[in-house]
Amino acid sequence: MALYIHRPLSFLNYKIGFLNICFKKYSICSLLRNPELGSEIEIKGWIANIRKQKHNIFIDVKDGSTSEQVQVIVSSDLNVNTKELSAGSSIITSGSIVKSPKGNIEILAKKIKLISKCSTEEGYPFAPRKEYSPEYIRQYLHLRTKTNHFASLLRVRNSAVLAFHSAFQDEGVINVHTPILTSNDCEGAGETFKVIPDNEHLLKSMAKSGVHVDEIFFNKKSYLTVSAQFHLEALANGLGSVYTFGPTFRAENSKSRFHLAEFYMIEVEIAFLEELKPLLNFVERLLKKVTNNLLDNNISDIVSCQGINRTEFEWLEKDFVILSFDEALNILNCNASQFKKLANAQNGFNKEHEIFLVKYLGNIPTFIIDWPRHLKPFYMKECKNDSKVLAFDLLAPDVGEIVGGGLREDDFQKLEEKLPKEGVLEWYLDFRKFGGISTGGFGLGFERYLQTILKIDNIKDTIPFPRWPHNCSL
Ligand SMILES: NC(=O)C[C@H](N)C(=O)O
Repeated sequence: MALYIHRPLSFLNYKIGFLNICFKKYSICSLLRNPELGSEIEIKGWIANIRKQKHNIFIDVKDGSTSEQVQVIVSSDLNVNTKELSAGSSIITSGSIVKSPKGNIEILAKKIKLISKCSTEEGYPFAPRKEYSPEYIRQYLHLRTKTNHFASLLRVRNSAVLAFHSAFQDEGVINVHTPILTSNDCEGAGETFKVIPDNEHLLKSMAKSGVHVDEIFFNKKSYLTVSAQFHLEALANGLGSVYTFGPTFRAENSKSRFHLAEFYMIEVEIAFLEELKPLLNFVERLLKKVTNNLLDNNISDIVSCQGINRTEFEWLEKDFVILSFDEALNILNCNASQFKKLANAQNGFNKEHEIFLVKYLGNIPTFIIDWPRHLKPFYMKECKNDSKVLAFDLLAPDVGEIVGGGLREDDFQKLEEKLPKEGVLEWYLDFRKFGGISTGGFGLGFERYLQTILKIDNIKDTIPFPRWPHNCSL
């Protein structure tokens, strides 16, 4: 079955690794990739390290464009006020491009200008060349890009965004924007953040109508989105396969290393989909393509970020495992002594079970399919012969669930019966009346994907400004 039409978009057909990090005219990244020996260059950046010797000063400069630094040699004849120059200070330096006896590209300075001093007296938290724990660095969210580790992470994150977009365009899936303000709790888990205007004047004038404050602005309760799925389904019924990539909010009272209150989710709805297998194939293809792209184009940042290299990615060469819920439960029960809490068909699996299963199966990403109906939301399509639904979770090594999805119920009668009475969703039935098609889709947690491939212990270290319970001050 030909599921996807190839719709090439020329503007996305670039070489991702090159374009995304070499955007500055005079960046260290472009200098090191294409050094024109003897020519003049100006670099703006920060001092990573400085060594003052009798005749020369050696300054390692970084500028955010790459994990690499460039050494600037300042001879004593230049008469630079060295007192002002310290690690962390921002500078503009110009000079000529030279090659050291060891073959490194360096700059022989003609001019050094201090932009702004990094004041250690004011309590700058990072000393040069010192390693800090993620917990320590996380205390200074606003200064985290000063550390090589976190700057590398954000460059990989940037490339991963582009790689996902590029992979979807290759598959002919169309990018759409879905609303952040919604009136539905798609997952039905009661983890929504309610939205009301914080404008006393407006509230007072609207209150005259006697409407409850929760419904005063939109005439019904409104929330920050927990999933764009319903909107994607609507759009797929006319546009074909679609995806969105945006902020998603869940008021889960968890401070665990796997949860964020605000995260980015890639959500996809594939049109004219009758079976689960092509959807699983799509997810596997997508993850392998994006990860290979990152390994090809961002390996130095991947290594600098977490010290891992290609050997950690053996799973790229293997087929993902597919296991039914019952088979997975059986494995867990046979290994019951390993767990604090036993798995059961009533409550499903917890994080400990998920991580165990992937390890048990050789650290290969594992699809769990055919879930008991009561463990999944109302919109999942029922299997023909039993009490299961055609839903799946994808479990990743050391992280557990990173993708969740399934086929959507397209039997009008069944859907009408199952539709939650709270937050009426008549429009969700509507497009099934007018030439409705069968679709299936999924949500992929972008930060959990980064956590998996970069082996990051705590998800809070995959996003610039993480939000979790009691933490939204910066
Ligand atoms: N976890 C999710 O957001 C799942 C998603 N709504 C889906 O089944 O496509």
